[in-house]
Amino acid sequence: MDVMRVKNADEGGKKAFEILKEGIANGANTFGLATGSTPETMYSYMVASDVDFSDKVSVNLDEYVGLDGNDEQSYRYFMDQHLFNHKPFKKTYVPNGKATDLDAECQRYDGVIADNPIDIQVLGIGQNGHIGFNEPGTSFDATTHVVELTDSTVNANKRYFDKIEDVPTRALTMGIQSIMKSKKIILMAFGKAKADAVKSMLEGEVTENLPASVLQNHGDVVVILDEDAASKL
Ligand SMILES: N[C@@H]1[C@@H](O)[C@H](O)[C@@H](COP(=O)(O)O)O[C@@H]1O
Repeated sequence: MDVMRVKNADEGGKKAFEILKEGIANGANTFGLATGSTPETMYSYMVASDVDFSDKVSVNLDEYVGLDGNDEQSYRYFMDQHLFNHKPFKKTYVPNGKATDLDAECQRYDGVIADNPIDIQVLGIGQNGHIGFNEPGTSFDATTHVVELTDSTVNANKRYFDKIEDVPTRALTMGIQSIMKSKKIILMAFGKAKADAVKSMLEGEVTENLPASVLQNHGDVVVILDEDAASKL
């Protein structure tokens, strides 16, 4: 994995955006996108740029079960607010958290991914090493599935909600197998809370107990770290 150290999240977002631009110049058309605070600076650079995404496609990683796309805590809403309302794409896909048949929704989303092979996948990382919402213990062969979120993840994400009881405990997520099929992957991590997960991802064994460690098996990964996230390497 190619590790890039930056001063802060702003510089990291700028670097990630430059890699996206280079990808577009080389024909990248479909982008796997992530939510969370980590990619926010990259989205700001995308929005502020003159790059036209109106012929591009995005396929998001995950969505909370039970939240409608108009719900301010949903990942669809996050993406609309941070990116799509400002930079229209040809087509944007996010799993449907309100689907009545969740198994059917997982299958539908696998079809979306198969029809739209991802050129560049953007990832953050959870404090427990999760990618998307693939929690520790998830099979590396997993495709889109429903997950029960761990206490660690619910706790980390509660800052977006009024109270912890409001944080959904289930989510739909793209599986690790699909993430690994992306041609190129950019993973960003900022802040001290990510330092342990980053160390295990880069220096630990490849194990389903630390989902991001699977990226050691991918041939084209750029990891962008600020000083705090890189502090334990
Ligand atoms: N499903 C998302 C992940 O895609 C994200 O990487 C993680 C870290 O979030 P943050 O970037 O806010 O630290 O949070 C959530 O669990």
